[in-house]
Amino acid sequence: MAPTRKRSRVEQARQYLTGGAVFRDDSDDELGYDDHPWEWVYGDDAATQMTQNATPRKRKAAEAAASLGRPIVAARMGRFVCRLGDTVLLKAEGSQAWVGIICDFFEDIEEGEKMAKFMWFSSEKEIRSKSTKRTDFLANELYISAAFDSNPLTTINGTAKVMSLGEFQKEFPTGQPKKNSRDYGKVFVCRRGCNTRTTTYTDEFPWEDVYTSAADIPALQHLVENQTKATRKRGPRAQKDEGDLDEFVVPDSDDDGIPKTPRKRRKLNDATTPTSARKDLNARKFLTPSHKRIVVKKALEFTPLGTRVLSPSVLSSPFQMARNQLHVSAVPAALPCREEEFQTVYSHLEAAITEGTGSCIYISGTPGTGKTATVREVVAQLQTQVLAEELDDFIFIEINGMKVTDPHQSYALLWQALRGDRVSPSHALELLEREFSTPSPRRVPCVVLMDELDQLVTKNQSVMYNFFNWPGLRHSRLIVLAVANTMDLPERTLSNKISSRLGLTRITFPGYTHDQLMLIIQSRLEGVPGNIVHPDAVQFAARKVAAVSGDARRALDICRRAVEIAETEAISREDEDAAAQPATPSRTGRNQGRAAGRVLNDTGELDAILPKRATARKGVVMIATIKQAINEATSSPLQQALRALPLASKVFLAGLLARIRRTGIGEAVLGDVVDEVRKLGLMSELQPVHDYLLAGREVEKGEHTSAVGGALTHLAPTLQAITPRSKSLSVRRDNKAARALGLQAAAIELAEAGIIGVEARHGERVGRVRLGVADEEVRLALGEDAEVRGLGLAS
Ligand SMILES: Nc1ncnc2c1ncn2[C@@H]1O[C@H](COP(=O)(O)OP(=O)(O)OP(=O)(O)O)[C@@H](O)[C@H]1O
Repeated sequence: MAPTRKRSRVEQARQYLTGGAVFRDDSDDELGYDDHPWEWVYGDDAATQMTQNATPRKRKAAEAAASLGRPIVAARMGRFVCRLGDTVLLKAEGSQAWVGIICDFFEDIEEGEKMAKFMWFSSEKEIRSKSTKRTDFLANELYISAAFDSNPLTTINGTAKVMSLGEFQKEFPTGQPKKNSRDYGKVFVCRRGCNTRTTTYTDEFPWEDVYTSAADIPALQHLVENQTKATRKRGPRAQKDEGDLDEFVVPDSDDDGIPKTPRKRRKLNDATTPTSARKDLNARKFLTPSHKRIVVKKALEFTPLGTRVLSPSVLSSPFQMARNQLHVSAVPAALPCREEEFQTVYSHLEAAITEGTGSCIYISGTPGTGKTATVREVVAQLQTQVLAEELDDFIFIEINGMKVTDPHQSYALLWQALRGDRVSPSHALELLEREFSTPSPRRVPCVVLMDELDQLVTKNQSVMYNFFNWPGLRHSRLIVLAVANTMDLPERTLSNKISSRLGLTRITFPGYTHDQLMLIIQSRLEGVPGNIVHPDAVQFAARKVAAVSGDARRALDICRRAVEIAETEAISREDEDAAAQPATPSRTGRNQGRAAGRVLNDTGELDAILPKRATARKGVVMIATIKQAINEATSSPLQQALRALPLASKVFLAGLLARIRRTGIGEAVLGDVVDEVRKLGLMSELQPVHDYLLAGREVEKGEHTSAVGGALTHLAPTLQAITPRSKSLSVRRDNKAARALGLQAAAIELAEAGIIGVEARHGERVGRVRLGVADEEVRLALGEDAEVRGLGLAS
């Protein structure tokens, strides 16, 4: 939306600086109050065309002749003319304005808009670094920057006067133009250039010495660039410092006996979350998968004295360490097997931030394939680069579809991240629309991670559309990382036409193979003393998971549970030993060891609990331990309940999962689930399913079988509660079919058990169903169930 040019009379001449832009209400009638179209003024005919008295016809003819290969030297709107090299005010959101020098005029063919390229001035407000910015700024001082940007001519709001402090004082001895003068609110002092991102300034200069006309622009740019520090250029000092840095390298050691897949030496990154990345900068060394070094200065260190302080990790038991490191909420030091994906996301984001452009990356992949972990890691590393002053600052916000109660809340969250204000979702939407469609040349880029996107889509597609669309708007500088489980969610929900117009960059995360899962588990176990997880056990767990889903979360969960089992065994074995030898002096030591974790001998190896009898191997995770952990996972109360479901409920779940997989949306209309069940039934070769569906069809035709009919009569009142109020034909038909197949009864039973949620929203005609448990749980329980095998429940 181009800014409107009409201003109310209430906006009376005021000027001050705010939020980086000059805040001014101008009473000025320089552009007039009528919206004339902008016209080009060409080279040689400029004089003719600018003649105020020339008739529109004459002007048009002159323009047509001039347009044949002649350069545009000025633009006119009604009586207002601005030329190349002029300093102008640009209207931004609200009453703000930016000041820039016109460097070029051109036509944006795609948008059909007349445009100008500007070299920007920055105000003091725009300089974010509080610690290094100058404090001697004047109320109307601007700094010339080497930043350029293009905007439509419609955003030009008048001329600005820029001068040196000396000239300003000469011309306005009272310190500002008179309130009723034409210059009021339009005169600025410029005595330095500045790079607002690095907060570095040029030496002081008299403005008139460095700039008089368009011909001076290249030299002025050169001056600013030369005398200020560019963000991405590393000075000799930074390179020197790099030599002093420590490197943390994960040794490829084999001392724990676990054979490891050979891999490159990799520097450890101890970044945890993006926030902690900001705090914990000391002695860090980062290396991106492309082997780009990210350098942060090392903190001063004191020479250690004679006392040796044990870190808590040394004191805690190996089991404890293994459990912690295998926990899915632990942030791993590295993400093996995701180097390529990391690199793609990293370079995309880095380029978008540096160039100040918007961008949208659509990341899809089945659960547990490291999508979220990879994106967070990329952002953490980019934030470290910002702190090292090697990358422009950016705002980061995470919006999780599972965590917002209403998708529209995403608007409010985004606005809050951008501006810090809490507003209602509808107000936020308005503000965002305006923000992204009006110029604000140096807006800090904003990176949004939209996780669990599938959940944001279910209720209102406009949310997803907006978040995909905004990055493409000229002024948004919005970088959206949309993460979902389904590959073609945009096409399914937004139509092919819209989604292809959006030009999303797509990255797909494939499920992990068993080799990759092994590597992931091993990397999580790095640094855990004692061989408490046998290599065969790691391989077995990896194979089991890879055969079903390639889900790292699942592999880690199984291994963690196995470590817990082994730990319990180790403790009970200790107790047995202790009971067998009540008088041995070492007993106290062992008990103490148990209290403090485990006993470590002088060399730091696990002493008390490592199996001494090769046969028992208690206290070590073996294949049998993994089997036990898997069994436990599959014999949880939920798993048992799922397996004990009646056939109708199992078939219903198969239909629901099929529907969810087909649409990529986490919920489905009851009638659609019925359709899926029918399709599955047709394809199924299982006799029970055939019989079941046959019985249902007979009921549909009116030939009530006693079992289904009886159940329906019994459940009628409950059915009323969850079925739509509408009497529309199709809905009635769907419900009839659902009832006939016994699926509504199944739905009620499942809803009562909390396995699904059923909802008939106010004002909506159809009942909606969604899974109340993880779909993985359903697949795990029913994937190999003889009654419904082949109905697509296996992963
Ligand atoms: N390559 C890897 N190396 C180490 N840990 C990994 C790797 N990939 C995934 N993980 C771990 O697996 C767990 C799940 O990963 P993550 O949340 O990134 O998956 P996701 O693809 O976003 O899943 P979902 O779609 O369910 O959100 C996390 O604990 C993560 O640290």
